[in-house]
Amino acid sequence: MAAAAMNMQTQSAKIRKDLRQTFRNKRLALSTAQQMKAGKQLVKQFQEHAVFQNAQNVALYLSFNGEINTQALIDHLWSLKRNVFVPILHPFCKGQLLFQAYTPNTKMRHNQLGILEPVLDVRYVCPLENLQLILTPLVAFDTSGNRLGMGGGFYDRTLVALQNKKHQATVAGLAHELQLTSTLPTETWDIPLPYILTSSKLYSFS
Ligand SMILES: Nc1nc2c(c(=O)[nH]1)N(C=O)[C@@H](CNc1ccc(C(=O)N[C@@H](CCC(=O)O)C(=O)O)cc1)CN2
Ligand SMILES: Nc1ncnc2c1ncn2[C@@H]1O[C@H](COP(=O)(O)OP(=O)(O)OP(=O)(O)O)[C@@H](O)[C@H]1O
Repeated sequence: MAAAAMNMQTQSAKIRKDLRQTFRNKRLALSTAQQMKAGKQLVKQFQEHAVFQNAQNVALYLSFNGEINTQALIDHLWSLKRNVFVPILHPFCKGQLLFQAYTPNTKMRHNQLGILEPVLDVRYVCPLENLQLILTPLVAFDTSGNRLGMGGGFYDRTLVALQNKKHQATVAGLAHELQLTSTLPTETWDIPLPYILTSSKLYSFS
């Protein structure tokens, strides 16, 4: 690669790294009470929008590091007898996620990134094409639906794989309102999100 192009790339990586730190700190500054409230309001918002209704198989995630609390939403989906799936780091395909069923009885463990995940049991892994709704975590989002994640590229890879499937799932990011910024720097592999749901509104990008 030419030196100038290399320099551009390292600069962009540094900007993304700094933005990650800034927005991770912002969401970590929320109190437990604020997190609980945001999690409950997220359920209200979820119930208000037609795009989220009727999905039987829903991919969600278990919140950490100040991410908007998803437990109330998971409880809500369980009460409706919907199936909830959460990500597992693929045991040998580095950077890939598997989505496995999550119930109150699922045996859990901490993965190498310190996040709780179900103990792998292939019987309960859901193929991407069987998911009707995928709700993704994010660190920051902008007014065009661009998403900045934790930096592993896990969801970017999932979203690419999804584009190649016949059955199109609805994909939406979940976030606190304070994770919104006007413009994020993007990379060639980034896939913008069509929807982002916060505790106060649904952002629709088309
Ligand atoms: N709740 C949740 N689950 C998720 C994600 C997420 O963003 N949120 N992911 C979305 O992709 C995947 C995990 N991605 C992650 C990427 C980096 C780090 C992280 O903490 N990195 C540390 C260094 C960790 C280490 O190497 O020990 C750091 O940045 O300080 C965590 C998760 C799958 N599961
Ligand atoms: N579709 C893809 N195929 C292969 N590598 C990818 C793909 N998408 C992203 N990557 C790689 O993953 C790394 C991290 O990407 P990026 O910084 O965009 O992660 P992120 O979106 O913040 O994280 P995440 O999606 O896990 O929340 C980059 O080095 C990139 O090259």
